[in-house]
Amino acid sequence: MTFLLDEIALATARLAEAGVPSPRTDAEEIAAYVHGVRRSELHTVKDSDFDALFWEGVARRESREPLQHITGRAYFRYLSLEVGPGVFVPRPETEVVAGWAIDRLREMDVASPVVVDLGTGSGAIALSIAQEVALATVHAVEIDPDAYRWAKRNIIEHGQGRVHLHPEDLADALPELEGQVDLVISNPPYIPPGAVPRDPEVRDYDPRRALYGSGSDGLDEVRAVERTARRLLRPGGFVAVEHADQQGTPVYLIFSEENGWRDIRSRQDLTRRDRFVTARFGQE
Ligand SMILES: C[S@@+](CC[C@H](N)C(=O)[O-])C[C@H]1O[C@@H](n2cnc3c(N)ncnc32)[C@H](O)[C@@H]1O
Repeated sequence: MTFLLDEIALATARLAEAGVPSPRTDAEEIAAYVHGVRRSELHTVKDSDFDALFWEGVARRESREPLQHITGRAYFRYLSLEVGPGVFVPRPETEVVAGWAIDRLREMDVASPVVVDLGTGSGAIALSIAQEVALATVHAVEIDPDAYRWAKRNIIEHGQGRVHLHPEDLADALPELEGQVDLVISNPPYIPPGAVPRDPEVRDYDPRRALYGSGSDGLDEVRAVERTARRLLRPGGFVAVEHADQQGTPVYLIFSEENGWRDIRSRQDLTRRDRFVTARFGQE
């Protein structure tokens, strides 16, 4: 055990040197992964049989490959999802957006709410809603074939038969559900084309289609989400759309009263930065 602790300390120093933001946590996560235990169970590991595998994982993390690609898992709310190359790694800030939607769905006087997740990626939002809102039916839309395959795997594992995946463009998705949906949620691509993310984990590993929005401000997909939500929601239905912290005002302005929106609100993440806009459509 002392041996493993020494290895973790050495790996932590190497990861810190490479600029990895949470070097100790990541070294422990890699050790836990190669030994097939949880991080909190590392003290039960008695030997270091998986040395080569451990150092291979550390080297990959040193080159700033995302931890989640190395372990093949990402945690989102109460879920452990399969992720890897070709799919966006779900983020903590999106957990707050999903949480807002889950709270609204639980308050709603609707026995079996119908929900749409536009640009589902790994399926993180759609699957959390299905897990946390009993009887909800969720339609998850994803245009990218690689992301679609990851979503499908996660939906088979966690979807409880209540998450339906559609290989469609969010701009014209689900015509069969027009006017029938209780809540539309989306974390679409929104980074403006010229703004290159600083973190190598994002810049070099997240799929471009998941990151970069269309149009000079990167907000064409948010505009498409607004139009699709207007088409799909029943009167009184809710929308929630995530955006970058600098985009609070422009995204707020995309949802106008002239187009039937009310209760339009800019909302913040746990660090109090503008992160998502919510609104209700029409009168119940
Ligand atoms: C930022 S990622 C979010 C993934 C997931 N919802 C999450 O929060 O982790 C955006 C997702 O939207 C998908 N996407 C981009 N443009 C799309 C479009 N026009 N129609 C459907 N999906 C789209 C991307 O492939 C990607 O999976």
